[in-house]
Amino acid sequence: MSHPGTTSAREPFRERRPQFWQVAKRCCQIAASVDVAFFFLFHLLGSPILAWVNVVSVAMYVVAYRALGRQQNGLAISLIWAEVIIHAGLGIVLIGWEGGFHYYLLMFIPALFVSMRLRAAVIALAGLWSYYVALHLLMWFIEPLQPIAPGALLGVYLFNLSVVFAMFSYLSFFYLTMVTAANRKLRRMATTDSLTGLFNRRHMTYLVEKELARFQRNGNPVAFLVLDIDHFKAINDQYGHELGDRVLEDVAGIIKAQLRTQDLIARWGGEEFLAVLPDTRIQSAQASAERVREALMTHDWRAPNGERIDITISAGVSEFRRDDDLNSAISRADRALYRSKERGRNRVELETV
Ligand SMILES: Nc1nc2c(ncn2[C@@H]2O[C@H](COP(=O)(O)OP(=O)(O)OP(=O)(O)O)[C@@H](O)[C@H]2O)c(=O)[nH]1
Repeated sequence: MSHPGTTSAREPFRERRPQFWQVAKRCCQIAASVDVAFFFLFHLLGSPILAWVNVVSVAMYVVAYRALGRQQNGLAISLIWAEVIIHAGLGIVLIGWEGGFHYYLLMFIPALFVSMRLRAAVIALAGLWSYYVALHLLMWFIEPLQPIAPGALLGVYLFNLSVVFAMFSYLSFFYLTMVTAANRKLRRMATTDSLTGLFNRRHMTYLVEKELARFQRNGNPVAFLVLDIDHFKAINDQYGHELGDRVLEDVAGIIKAQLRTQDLIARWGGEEFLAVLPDTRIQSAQASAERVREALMTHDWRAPNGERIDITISAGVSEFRRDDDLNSAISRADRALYRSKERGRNRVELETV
């Protein structure tokens, strides 16, 4: 039974792997251009059947290209399949195996796996293999029906080989780019908070643990700031969650702008942020927190109706100690934050002993 959240099993196939359909369009353009070149080439070589086959091929690619534009991917793939299979078959039977038309069939192997479900791809692969082998065996027993001069045959072979090289290179480069981009996106999704772009709690914990290990070795000071927007619930209640989200984004931007590049900043909870400041004593961290607080106060916060809103932040500061772990350092900063709230908010408090 499928769960409401698991969409992929029910997702229409044409909507999956959108990049593949993009590259299929580009392949249609390239293949049609190659076929135009073939039309003239085979006329020159005195092989009119093969020349006119290319006119039909170009027409098929144009229809396939337009079908891809309308998301009729099944139709497009069928046309491309039919074109390559018939064209390669005719090329082989008319001028011989040595013309290199069989290489085009090999280009389908990666495309099969991307464009079909696994079971269908395996069946199509078996069919393709059988067709390839059958054509090879056939040409073992019969002579080409419309042979061309050996020099011309070599020219056609080199042309086909070069086209297949170029197309394979393009496809390989495309897949590499796609996989790299997907990896980058996954890493970003796994490490950052999607609303603010700051580190998420899990990744921050990992980074801070590493920072603290360094501290244990070299003894350089590390300070912790816990910052929490004041009366954020009231902002949500009065102006809506959308504005609340925008405030969170802007607060994150302001915190980032006021701290140094080497400081680690995360969205730690709903409207709570954690900043870890390497090589920083508690007094300097307090000054940084004050800078953030003042920048937030002086920022021109407006509701969609233009009304001015007061946004303030409270902060608690602690400094890492030799016998600390991450939790104990944060909970001292948390207690200081709690005091800021108790003492009227919009203020920075330091940890007490
Ligand atoms: N818009 C928006 N609101 C959020 C998000 N995450 C948490 N919140 C809201 O943040 C509010 C936090 O409220 P409280 O914990 O009561 O704190 P507060 O109103 O800021 O009060 P003090 O911290 O005591 O000043 C809740 O209403 C949450 O719904 C978010 O991603 N977007």
